[in-house]
Amino acid sequence: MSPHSVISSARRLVVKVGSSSLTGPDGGIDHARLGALSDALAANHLAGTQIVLVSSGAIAAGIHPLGLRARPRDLATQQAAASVGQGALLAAYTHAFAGHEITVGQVLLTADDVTRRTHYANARRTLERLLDLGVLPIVNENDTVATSEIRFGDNDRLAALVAHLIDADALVLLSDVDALYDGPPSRPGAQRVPVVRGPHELADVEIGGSGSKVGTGGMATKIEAARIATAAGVVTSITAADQVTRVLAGEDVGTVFLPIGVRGRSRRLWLQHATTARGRLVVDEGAVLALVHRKKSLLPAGITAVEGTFHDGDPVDVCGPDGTVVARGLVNYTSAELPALLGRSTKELAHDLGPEYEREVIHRDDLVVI
Ligand SMILES: Nc1ncnc2c1ncn2[C@@H]1O[C@H](COP(=O)(O)OP(=O)(O)O)[C@@H](O)[C@H]1O
Ligand SMILES: N[C@@H](CCC(=O)OP(=O)(O)O)C(=O)O
Repeated sequence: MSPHSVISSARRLVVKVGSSSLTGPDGGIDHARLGALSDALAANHLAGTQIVLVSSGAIAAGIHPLGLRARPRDLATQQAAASVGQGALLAAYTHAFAGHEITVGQVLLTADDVTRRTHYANARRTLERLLDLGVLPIVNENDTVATSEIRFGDNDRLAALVAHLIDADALVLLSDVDALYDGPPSRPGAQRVPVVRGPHELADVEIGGSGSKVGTGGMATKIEAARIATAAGVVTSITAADQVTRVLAGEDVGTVFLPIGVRGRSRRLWLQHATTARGRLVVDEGAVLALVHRKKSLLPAGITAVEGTFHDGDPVDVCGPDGTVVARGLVNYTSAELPALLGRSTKELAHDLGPEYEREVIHRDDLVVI
């Protein structure tokens, strides 16, 4: 089966569209382009493909209504713009899809939340249920509440993780450029890269930032998203929003990234790619072996130092004695509690301090080896 036909025969698809494809250069929703995208997705949805749309554009869509001149740079104004713009964006999609008698549902995710065990299962269940009900879910980051620390800020990566979360067959990243080029597309002679079979094929590709005033990550975040998705076994395509009908029909447009890993569901992918470590736990060689080779939980006995300020449930990095990061996980103690526990066995701690101190510092299920 050709990589393009994997997309046309997909049973379940995640399609991500960037701000530059939905809004004008100075902000404000471009209803003609949003309508054209919705028409194309509606046709596939009605033909039986389950589609989750990850749509950027909330901040850009808030620029006009707030009377701003350009995309705001400070977090508070970005959040205000997203608050206004997300409503406008969903209203526009609701209207556009209603023309095809398709109901849409809004799903606003905070990446940090989704990495927690209960929230992860909940987000997955919600999306599954929406798809079962024939709804077309429209996902964005919950920009209005995400603080700079927990902010994802990058819907390309969010889309890759959503594709993994719902076990999608393919991920399609739509932008204002029709493919990955071997250099900035504005450069004369830049050539389209039709297929990428693995990261080695990107060695000579020059990857630049955003070409628009409203886009955020440029090609770099799309390549990173393709890397995450293909490592999780999901075929990924990058093309322009006005090529959506052709890419969904399996035509040779854009750039297709072939899967290099196996499919499977794991919250660990989110832990690795959607969290920012709030602190570091330095561990001894024995603990490194236990975590990396014996797939054990992290216990207080192997920890030699605690760095940073964090609460229980926060993501932290685990470093070996030489400072190399070996794992990331969600910690079960605060940074204030931990120093008193280091080097002590869990039995001894439970005996001296109470049974709640028998818990691991990081449970195996909340740990990803890097
Ligand atoms: N090698 C490359 N191939 C294609 N596009 C590139 C490359 N390097 C940088 N770009 C830029 O990346 C932009 C797409 O990213 P971005 O503006 O963030 O879009 P979006 O808002 O759709 O996420 C393109 O418009 C292009 O100018
Ligand atoms: N969540 C933000 C978009 C973040 C983002 O990745 O933007 P883009 O590069 O346009 O896909 C918003 O809705 O404005």
